[in-house]
Parts: sequence; C-alpha cells; structure tokens
Amino acid sequence: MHTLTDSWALAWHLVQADPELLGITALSLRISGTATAVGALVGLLLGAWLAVARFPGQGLLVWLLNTLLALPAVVVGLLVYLLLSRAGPLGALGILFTPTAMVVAQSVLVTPLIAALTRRLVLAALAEGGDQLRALGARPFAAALLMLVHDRLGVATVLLTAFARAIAEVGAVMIVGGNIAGVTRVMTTTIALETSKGDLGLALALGCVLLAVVGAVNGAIGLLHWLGGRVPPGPPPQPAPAVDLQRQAAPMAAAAPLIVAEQLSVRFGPVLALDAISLTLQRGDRLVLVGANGSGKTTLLQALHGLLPSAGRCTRLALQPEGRLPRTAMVFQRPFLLRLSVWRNVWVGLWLAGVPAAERHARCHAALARVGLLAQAHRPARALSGGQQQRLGLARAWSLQPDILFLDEPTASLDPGAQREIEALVQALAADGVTLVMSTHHLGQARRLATRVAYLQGGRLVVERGVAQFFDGAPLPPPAAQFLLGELGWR
Ligand SMILES: Nc1ncnc2c1ncn2[C@@H]1O[C@H](COP(=O)(O)OP(=O)(O)OP(=O)(O)O)[C@@H](O)[C@H]1O
Repeated sequence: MHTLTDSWALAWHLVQADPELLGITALSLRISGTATAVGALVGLLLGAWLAVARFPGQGLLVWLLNTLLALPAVVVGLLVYLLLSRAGPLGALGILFTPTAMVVAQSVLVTPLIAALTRRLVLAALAEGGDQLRALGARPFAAALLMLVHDRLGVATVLLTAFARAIAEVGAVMIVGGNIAGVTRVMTTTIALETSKGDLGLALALGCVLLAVVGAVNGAIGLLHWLGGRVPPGPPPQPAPAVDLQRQAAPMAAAAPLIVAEQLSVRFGPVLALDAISLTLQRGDRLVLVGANGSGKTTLLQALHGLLPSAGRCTRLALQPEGRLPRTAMVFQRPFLLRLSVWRNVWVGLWLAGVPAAERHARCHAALARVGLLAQAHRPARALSGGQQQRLGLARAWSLQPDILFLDEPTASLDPGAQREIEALVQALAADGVTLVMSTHHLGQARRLATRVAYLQGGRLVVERGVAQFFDGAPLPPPAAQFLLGELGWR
C-alpha cells in the first residue's frame, strides 16, 4: 500500500511512457473506437430511417430506443455475457473474454444512443427544410441522409459523445472482458481493480489518461463547433461549358392549359386551408396570387406542385407540341439551404432530380452565372445575404429547367434593392418561357409581373382576372376591392 504522495509520484512516472500503461490505453482506444464505428454504421442509418419511416409499432420502437439511451453498461455486459457464454446461443464462437466481446458489448451500448440522437437531429432538420427537399424531388430516406450531411457537425458531436460514453464505461467491459492482463485490460477495468487492491499508482495514471482522452473528445467537439459552417473549398468554377439553360424557342401553342385544378381542397386537421378551388393554368401565364395572411396562397402553390394531399382533382396536361408532362419547381419564401457550398446546393438539386452526372457541372455553372452568383460558388451557402440566398434558391429551381415555376413570396423580407434584383430575375425567367405562379403581398409587384391575378380569402378563390382587368377593370367583388383599398401604398 503506497501513500497518496507515492502514488502520485508513481502515476507521474508511469504517464511518461510506461509500456503497460501505453498498451492498456491503446487497447481501450481500439475497442471503443471500433465499437463507435460499428455503432455509427448501424445507428446513423437506423436513426435516419426512423425519422422518416412510418410503420405499425414505430412508436414502440422509438420509445424503446429512447429508453435504451440510458441503458446501464452492466446490464449490457450481462446480456452480452449470456449470449456469448458457453451455454449461450453464441457460445460456440468462443469470443467471451476477448477484445471482440468487449467491442460487441460497447457496440450494443452506443448504437441506441447514436440512433436515438440521430433521429432527433434528422427530425429537427426535416422540420426546417424537409418540405423543400421533397419539393426538389427527394424521397424521404434520401432527404434524411442529406440531413446527416447537412448537420454533419451534429453527427460528429453524436459520435464523439458515443465514443466518450464507450471509453468511460466499466460495467460491460469488465463483465465480458474480465480484465485479463495483456489481453482485455482496458483503462476503466484497470482503474477499478487496481483501486480496489489499493495500488493507486497505475489507477491514478490511467485516470489522468482517461480524463485527458475525454477532455480531448470534448475539445474536438468544441473545435468542430468553432469550425461549424465552414465548407471545404471545392474546385474553382471551370470555364463555362456550352450549355444554355434558356428554353429553345419552342413553338408555343397559344393558351395551352398545363394544369387544371377542379374543386381542389386541402385540410390541415380542423383548418380548411383550400376550399374547392378551380382554376386553369395556361402555358406562358404569370399568375400572381394575392390575399391576406393565411388566405391559402402557400397552400395553393404547394398543392399545385403536388406536395400536399388534396381532395378534388389537379390534372397536369402534356406540353404541346413536345408531348411530355411539364416539369415543375418551387422556390420557397425562405429557401432552405444545406450547409454546403453555393455550388453544392445547386448540384444536390440536380442530383435529386436525377440529372446525369455529366450534365450537372454545366447546369450548375449556367444557373449560378444566370443569377450572378458564380463568383460566390464556393462560399458557404448559409453565409450569403438574404437576397443572395433567394437568388440561389432561384438558381437551384431554374437549373432543373422547369416549365412551371412556383414562387412563394420570393421577395418577402428583402430590402428594395434585393427585391428589384429578384423581380428582374423572375421577369427574365418568364421571358425564357417559364410559366409562373407566384404569391406576393406587394400589389405593385403583382401589377409589374402578372399576366393574371387571383385573390384568395379564407382558402377560397374569390376572383381571378387578367392583370389590367383586376386593377383597372370593372369593380371587384367586395372582399377583393376592400383588400386593394387597404393596400393602396403600392400605387
Ligand atoms: N402545415 C400546416 N398545418 C396546419 N395548418 C396549416 C399548415 N399550413 C398552413 N396551415 C393553415 O392553412 C391556412 C392557409 O395557410 P397558408 O400558409 O397557405 O396562407 P398564406 O396565404 O400563404 O399566408 P401568408 O401570406 O401568411 O404566407 C392558414 O390558416 C394556416 O394556419
């Protein structure tokens, strides 16, 4: 039995490159690192899948997973012991009291933790941008996986947390490893047993190393947060390839309908957000939706884009003379941008739309050049100003070469200069032959951009007219006339 001073002196001596201490430390890192890697492989996929999957018993599985977050290490050790012991179902493997058994036990310990935290992280990201990824054509699981890339900082934090939990636990590794010197002795088991024997030197030395490891993990998490938002620079934009996103001046059949909505209704629980709306969108239209907050403009755009389950009919008709269904894209009021570069955000949209890899570069280039963001291509998208982000949203939608573009208040919360820029771009898109449906609160903008204006109130389409007739024609129905009177500031 040493005095405490002796023990510290011995610990200090051991920490300075004692082979036994180094061996124990290396084994601990190897076992916990491997277990975290195994847990990451299973847990990340499971968590992402559980965030989007819908199946009977899902609630129970999620409850179980969340409960397992607090799974005691000794219980894991006991369960794995029962599995791997000679009499157990996996006893024939003969891996009890080996590092492999310890990896198995720690994998069992960290996998639910990684899965549960990943699920929450993906759900939070989907709540922010899931609709927009779906609008870009992402299937649910692809959207969930993209959110892992988007929130890779959060993912890294989850993995480091899992690693710290593994390397600091003692119950599971003690039960299935047995603390055999030179074979299964890891830091925590050694500390526990040496302390119980009263040999504090090695225990203290390993305690210091363990604290240093956990501190380093914490430091790594802090570093990641500090680096958060930074995007590794990608290749600089290449010279513009010969691609022209502008529509080939296709002969346009006059007033050919592209979308016919009949009695379209959308309900959110008790709220009837769209109430039996019927309208026809013609090729070349610039239909602007106006109405008070909550009148159903966004819902109508999403329903026409096919993002919401609706009652009634919404039929898309083939373009003439091309003979194919129109492609649609949508730009949201606040575009959801992945924590990637400007370039990658456009690239991901093209990837989700199934555009062949060989075409993506050229299309990114052309779209970013078109909105004046080529020079910013490798900046983090989220570091752009509001107006630039909206332009990037437009570029991402436009790169998909839509025939119909839905724009939800594209200039909301932008300053007048940025509003003018967006308006000019929208006009340029219309000049390219893109059919537009747009919502706005700016009546002046409606007048400048629209060929037709529709006024919504309480989910109903009150009136829809050509722009000149809407603003200067015969008197509008009373609610629309009052709305216009209340918004005279636009004149
Ligand atoms: N996801 C949702 N869940 C529940 N209710 C919703 C949801 N989305 C919209 N609503 C409701 O549907 C109605 C129409 O909303 P919508 O967002 O379409 O209106 P809006 O005209 O676009 O409003 P704003 O001008 O404020 O953007 C509102 O009563 C709104 O509260």
